[in-house]
Amino acid sequence: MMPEDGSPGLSPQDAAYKDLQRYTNADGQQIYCKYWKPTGQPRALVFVVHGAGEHCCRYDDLAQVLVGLNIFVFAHDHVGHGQSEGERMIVSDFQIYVRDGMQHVDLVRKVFPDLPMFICGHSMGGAISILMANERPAEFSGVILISPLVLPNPESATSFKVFAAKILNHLLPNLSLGCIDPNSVSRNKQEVESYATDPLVYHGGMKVCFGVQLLNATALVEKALPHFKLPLLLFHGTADKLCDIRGSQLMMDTVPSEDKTLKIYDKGFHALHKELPEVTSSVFQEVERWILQRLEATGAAPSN
Ligand SMILES: O=C1CC[C@@H](CCC(=O)N2CCC(COc3ccc(F)cc3Cl)CC2)N1
Repeated sequence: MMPEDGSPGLSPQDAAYKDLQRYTNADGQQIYCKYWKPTGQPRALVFVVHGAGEHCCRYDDLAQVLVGLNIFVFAHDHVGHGQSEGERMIVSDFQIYVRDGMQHVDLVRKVFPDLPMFICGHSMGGAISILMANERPAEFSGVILISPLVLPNPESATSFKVFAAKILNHLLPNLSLGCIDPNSVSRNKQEVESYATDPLVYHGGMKVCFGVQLLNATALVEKALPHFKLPLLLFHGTADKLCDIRGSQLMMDTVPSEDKTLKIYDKGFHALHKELPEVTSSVFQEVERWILQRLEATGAAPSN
């Protein structure tokens, strides 16, 4: 039954959207937003782009580090994820994630027209970030990628499986390709536990139709790399079983950016921002240092 007053309805967790921070995307779906605001006048903006099956509230720790630098941090849950509308971990076209990302960037730009903006993406969110940066390079001062999805993982996407997925997509699009193993997300057992028990995380299997969209994404990303010129900070773990480290190495070798850095974490798993304390503190330190250096370079007002 459509709500009488056309109110934007309830979130997947039955919260009233009128009480949540949100925007309505081009398909009329409610997109849950999150903002981390510094007390003073912000000196820069960071857009955080989450990965497949997870949600933006998992980025509180990273956001707090950035707020400490007087940076305004913003994020949202992609359609089909977390507190946003849409069938769980399904998207009709990967470009929808990029379109919705640009809509949020434009909304925040209206409030802070002159601040340098960085984008920080993890995993599938890294692919979205690369495609956003390629669509509107002038919008961003730099891109930070934590274990980005650039190349499909060689086990989950052998050429036979890719071929099979494309055929299956027309026959059994909702067939499950299997779940993300929580133990492959991190070596940090608390983080594995919090991921595995997080009600806002999608724990179901990855559908064939979603896998095909991810394959589309990696193809678009590879085409985008030769045109990527923005300052780049890449992180990848050598023990990452979810996104192939060779994707980050390919990006590092291919992008024409003059300012590009790849930090490799030996034995690091996938979510380096939620890894063992020494890894995650190093990642946060590097992010902080890298952004501050580039803010000084652009002459952005020093933090008071
Ligand atoms: O903290 C966290 C919790 C979750 C995780 C992020 C997860 C994420 O975004 N991934 C990892 C899995 C990866 C699978 O890839 C494919 C699968 C089938 C296929 F047919 C083609 C591809 Cl490419 C896509 C990207 N990080």
